[in-house]
Amino acid sequence: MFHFARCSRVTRGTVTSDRLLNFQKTRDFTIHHLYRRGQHTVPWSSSQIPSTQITVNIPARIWRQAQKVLRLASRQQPRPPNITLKFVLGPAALTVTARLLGTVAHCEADVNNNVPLEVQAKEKIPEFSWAILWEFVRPQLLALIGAIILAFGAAALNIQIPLMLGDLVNVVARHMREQAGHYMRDIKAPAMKLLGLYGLQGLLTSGYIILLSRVGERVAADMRTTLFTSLLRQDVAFFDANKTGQLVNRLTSDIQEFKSSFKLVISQVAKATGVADEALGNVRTVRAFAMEDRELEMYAAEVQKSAAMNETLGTGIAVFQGLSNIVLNCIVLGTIFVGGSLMARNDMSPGDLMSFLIASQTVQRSLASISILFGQMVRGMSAGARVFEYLALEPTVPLTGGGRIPLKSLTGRVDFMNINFSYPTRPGNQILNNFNLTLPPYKTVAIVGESGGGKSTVAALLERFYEPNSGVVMLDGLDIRTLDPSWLRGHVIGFISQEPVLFGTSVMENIKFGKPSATDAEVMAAAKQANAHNFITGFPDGYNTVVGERGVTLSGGQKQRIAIARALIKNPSVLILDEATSALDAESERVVQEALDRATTGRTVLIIAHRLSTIQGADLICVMSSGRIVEAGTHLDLLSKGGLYAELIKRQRSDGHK
Ligand SMILES: Nc1ncnc2c1ncn2[C@@H]1O[C@H](COP(=O)(O)OP(=O)(O)OP(=O)(O)O)[C@@H](O)[C@H]1O
Repeated sequence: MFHFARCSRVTRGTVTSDRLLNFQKTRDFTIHHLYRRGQHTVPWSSSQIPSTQITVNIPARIWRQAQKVLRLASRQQPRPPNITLKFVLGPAALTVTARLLGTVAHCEADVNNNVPLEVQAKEKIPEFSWAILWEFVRPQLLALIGAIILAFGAAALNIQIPLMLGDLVNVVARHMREQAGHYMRDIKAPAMKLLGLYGLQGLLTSGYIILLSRVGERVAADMRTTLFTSLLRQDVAFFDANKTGQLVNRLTSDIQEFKSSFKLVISQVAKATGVADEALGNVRTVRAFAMEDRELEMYAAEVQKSAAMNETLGTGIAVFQGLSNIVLNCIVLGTIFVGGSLMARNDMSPGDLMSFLIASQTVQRSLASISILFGQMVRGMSAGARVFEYLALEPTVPLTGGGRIPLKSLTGRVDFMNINFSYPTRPGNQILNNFNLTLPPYKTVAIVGESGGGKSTVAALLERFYEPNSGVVMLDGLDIRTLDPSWLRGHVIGFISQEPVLFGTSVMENIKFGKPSATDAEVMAAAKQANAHNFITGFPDGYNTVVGERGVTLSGGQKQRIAIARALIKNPSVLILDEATSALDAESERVVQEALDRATTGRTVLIIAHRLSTIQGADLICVMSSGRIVEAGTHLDLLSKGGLYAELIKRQRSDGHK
């Protein structure tokens, strides 16, 4: 069972997919999907960092700043004005803009690359929210501004470097032409200046990358934690509607999938990951049904779809780069062609021509990277949008908040009053229909009825996993909607399901999950009560035995008894047993039943029963049909009535004889 203390404990712990899987499983009664997804840590790429709204005006600012710098530069080194405009200002401004755009695009890519991608549960495409991004970036604002200033400085130096190179070439050309003067003396000053510029440019570049890296990592880490917290808070109905594998994908993501894909491509690839997840996570089921071929077909289909999308994307980028290469090479050719004629007329020095050539090469490099950066930006924003979509989701049932009844005075009486209910994922299918039931304090009430009739749903409503469409569930006469859900789940209700799910840690940790503050002695006492102490101490590592993924190394009966200990350690006033022994063989059932009999004394107990033989001693047996209770009484009462219960008993006996 889930309550807030556990939530924070899980959040503080290692964020693994296991946690989310078990979380869903322990919260949910009807588990449709069991997935397993390995955790991938997404390596950070130095050039990928979050951006903020600040960046929106950056190209304009950079353009203005570039003009200022160029004006200054041209004042220091007077050149023919037309040529400066044609050959320096344009390429330089383009370079700076491209670099800044590049930084912006990389920024966004990082925030989102570090955050997992996934399959869209619905076809709806979530929108990117700058406001939410801003919340994450704000604490890193200082570092981000520092990074932008340094990046801008590096870009400004990039404009200066071709000009300095031109000066250098001019010195060389003059010496070649005039064969006079002292070469080393003449070349030393511009060469040293250039060396200084190179050094400074390198420093600024590493400075902004370090800062951006810090911002990116911290923003991504915050986003992951916040997303995980947000997922844990969601209604159970949310987990009904979204595959666990897909949710885990949002948390973990594979950077390779990210690297080469746009929005649509991402979700296609993630779909394939989802299929693989499902198949590998449920390998026993797949094997048992000999469904390997079908799983393979599904996986191959998803992979091929994603490959086709990637190919389209690759073609787009290739065409763009090819065309921009042709254009830019033509610019180089034009520069030499026009520059040559200007040189012939002595309107231009060889150094100037060199500067222009280098400047245009820089532009070429920047433009070539823009197409890739654009892809990253779109991809980053779409992934960010998917993460933000969940961050903005508010659960209808909060985890905490509301009143508590002092445990000393709590009797554990439960009333379901006029409940109508249909699951949020299937609103048209009414499960409970004007349902009324009272669980008297300290009594054991069993619900029986046809499979799929809504018995487990009654328990889910008591746990507040779902809200009734109408009607009220009361605890000790108080509407449970006014009570603190974390207190209700953590201290009042114990739930033992047919197929208990354990976490992949030690036996001790698993039992303590019921009460994180429990001492080792309390754990052992609960295990003894649950008939589990003997087999646990029989393991070489005793209570420190690690139970394997979802408790796979234990037998069904052992798992069940650890789950009983986990429920008992919180000393719940109300205990729900959802067909707790139906999956066990006769011997296991006997020891588990013994534990359960001990566990139920002194509590209000709701048994959701399939096999009528196990509930004959219940204080009250209620028969469910068409979403309501149609018969109630003791075993003997109901038998003598000769109604639905008697019919069910007869049917089960005759099934047993077949
Ligand atoms: N999470 C869910 N989302 C949508 N429908 C659900 C969900 N869980 C159960 N249902 C549907 O609600 C109905 C009642 O299910 P429920 O599990 O309460 O029946 P049950 O009486 O406990 O059945 P069984 O004895 O087989 O366990 C079924 O038709 C089931 O398909």
